Amino acid sequence: MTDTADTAGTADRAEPGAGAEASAAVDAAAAFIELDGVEKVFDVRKKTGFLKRERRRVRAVDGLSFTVSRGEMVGYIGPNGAGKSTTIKMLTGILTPSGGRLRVAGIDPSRERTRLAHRIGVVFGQRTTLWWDLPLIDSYRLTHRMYRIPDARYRENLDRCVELLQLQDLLDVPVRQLSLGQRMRGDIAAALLHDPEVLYLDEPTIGLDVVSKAKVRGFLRDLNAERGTTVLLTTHDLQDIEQLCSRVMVIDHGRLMYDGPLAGLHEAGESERTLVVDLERELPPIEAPEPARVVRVEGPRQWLAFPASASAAGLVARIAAEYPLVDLSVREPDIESVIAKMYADRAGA
Ligand SMILES: Nc1ncnc2c1ncn2[C@@H]1O[C@H](COP(=O)(O)OP(=O)(O)OP(=O)(O)O)[C@@H](O)[C@H]1O
Repeated sequence: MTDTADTAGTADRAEPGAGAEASAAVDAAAAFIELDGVEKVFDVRKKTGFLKRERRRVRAVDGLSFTVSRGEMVGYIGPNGAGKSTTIKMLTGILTPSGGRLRVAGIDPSRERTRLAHRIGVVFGQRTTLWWDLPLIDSYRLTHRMYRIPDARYRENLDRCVELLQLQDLLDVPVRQLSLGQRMRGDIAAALLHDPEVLYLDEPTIGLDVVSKAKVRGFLRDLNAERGTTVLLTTHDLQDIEQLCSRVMVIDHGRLMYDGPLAGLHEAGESERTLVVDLERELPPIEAPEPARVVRVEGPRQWLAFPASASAAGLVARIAAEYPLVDLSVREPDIESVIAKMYADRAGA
């Protein structure tokens, strides 16, 4: 595909039930990330016998088109193996697309990877970009040199990140001694020292406790509001999306299946939350008000499913009034089940 302006800013916006063909024009001037029919095919050789090898083609990304405007915070979700990481790797220039057109800030990432590196920040939750054996501050000093960040800007960004991500007491600690949550905050700071215009986050809250998750989410919200940083967020935690993103894209088998608000995804899949209640003793299934229903009973613990769009308050009040309650918790639907329901709905339509 040729690099012409007329293809810029056209996105395939998949609506629930409408298929990925549905498209809507997006303001080309504001488009910061642009994908048009992007493909990535891997050739995989598998040993099938003593001298035999089988060649297989894996279409990890299959004709993906979307745009992200400057300053947007977008969730990028999908089941395992859907093609999310492959997309992010193409957006950073680590992988070259097999076909289609891709631009970030007007730059072709795989051709001008170094130039682009100065404008993007990347955080992979499962891997660190920090130097494992060095104190945290040394990683930042190295980043300062590698990116040739002007001294005043480096100092200002470092001070800001240290304060907002509460890194004061961690700067002299070797990275390998940091907890997962501390290390994640350290990684986010490292990705922001050079003032990137776009931040790709791959599972930034994976394995973090509730307090650390809240800190990371709060920081990202402020970053986006104050600096207008564009954020593309890959996560398996729907609450990350709920709290940070006004828009979510669902990808599966390398294709865009949905692009819109999270509420629309819940509606599309009629997803459910689960109320887990611990009763004083073993009892028959709770007679819950419609549409809530008991889906599992194990001794004194019972699980009730109810629509994700509904409030849990009324249900909890009703059960608390009629049953001897010891404890309760609400579990959010996981992304896999929301997507599975979306498919089931479409198949039945
Ligand atoms: N380097 C590679 N060589 C061969 N196949 C690959 C390679 N990288 C990814 N794949 C395949 O491409 C598909 C998409 O993988 P990708 O890692 O992009 O998925 P993902 O959505 O990020 O999954 P997860 O949520 O599990 O991280 C998978 O079938 C995967 O096995």
